[in-house]
Amino acid sequence: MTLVVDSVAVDYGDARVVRDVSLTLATAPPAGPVTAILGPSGCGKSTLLRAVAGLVPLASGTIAFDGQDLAAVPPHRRDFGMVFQDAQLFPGRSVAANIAYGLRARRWPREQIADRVAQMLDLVRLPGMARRRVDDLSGGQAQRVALARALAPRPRLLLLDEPLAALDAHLRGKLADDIVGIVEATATPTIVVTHDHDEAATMGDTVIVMRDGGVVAADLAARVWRYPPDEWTAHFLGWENLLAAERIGDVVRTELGDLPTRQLGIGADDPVGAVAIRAESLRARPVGAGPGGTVALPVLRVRELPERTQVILDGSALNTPVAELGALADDDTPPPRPGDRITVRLVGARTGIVTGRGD
Ligand SMILES: Nc1ncnc2c1ncn2[C@@H]1O[C@H](COP(=O)(O)OP(=O)(O)OP(=O)(O)O)[C@@H](O)[C@H]1O
Repeated sequence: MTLVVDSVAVDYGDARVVRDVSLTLATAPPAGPVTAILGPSGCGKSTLLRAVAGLVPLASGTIAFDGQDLAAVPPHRRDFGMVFQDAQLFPGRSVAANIAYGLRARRWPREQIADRVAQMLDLVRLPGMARRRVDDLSGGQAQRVALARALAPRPRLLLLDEPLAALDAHLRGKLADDIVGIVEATATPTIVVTHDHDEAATMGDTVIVMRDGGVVAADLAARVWRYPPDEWTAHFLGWENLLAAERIGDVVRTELGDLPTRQLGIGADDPVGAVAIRAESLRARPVGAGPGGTVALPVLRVRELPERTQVILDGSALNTPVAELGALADDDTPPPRPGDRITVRLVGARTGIVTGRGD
């Protein structure tokens, strides 16, 4: 499948909430079936999804599916399935009646509907639930029924709008994994909207990052994570530390140490604006307590996490775009306290490369 979004804008009244978005989504390898649209609340990602579904009009631009312009195709003729944040099942009806809805509308024969409903219930791991009233379901079960309802008519494209947002944290990871398994098993091209970068990482083969109505990054997930285009995107993707960086021969030099370009996976001509580093990759030690980094920084706060001690350091002495730096304390040194001076050194290879300086 190929979905081409070309120069699309969407307005709500006077407000432009999607601005000049152009994207080509294809599910042929190396891309997988799932595209995650990721962005902070209010950036327009749900509106873009609704535009693809035909639920909001375009102010300008076109959307085409497998070469067909969708402008004149009403939502119910697009053959797209949709799942919303709050399942939106038909109340007072059974699970089976909900799943059968799209099949009845398409006038499937009764026996085929019964078979398909049973198949869908197995797929979403709710076997034997056909006769339950949907009003009695848990949030997670309701989302599974909504997914079964959307998939039953074999849609050409599945659109999921924050499908996990209303669920308890412990259910989210499991359902995210199950959704991926289900769309892969049914080979259904899928677009999922989320504000959570962990969810986007779990589900998306391709990731699109949106900000203020526009697209700031669109690539295979591993590339978006490793090479955020600017500092805003790096922070939004969870890279808490950004260090100014300079390429010198075959190393990238930061104030906390050198990183071989080989380790960073960048080519000779790739731009390097900053290095993005998680707290796990910075180890903090009191000054004088064994091998440390070259720069001593004051401790602002200490967080006792279940497995490690995290320190927040004042980074203002560094040429870093962020004022604070997160690092993990070495376990074999005395626990740091606010006000201590501490040195940090780079460990581990999981760094990101910010390809531009952005804002
Ligand atoms: N029906 C509507 N009428 C007017 N404004 C709307 C409507 N729906 C959304 N908006 C506004 O449009 C902007 C984009 O909303 P949208 O729901 O697309 O964002 P989002 O990125 O999906 O965020 P969220 O996750 O909070 O829904 C927001 O400022 C929102 O308040």
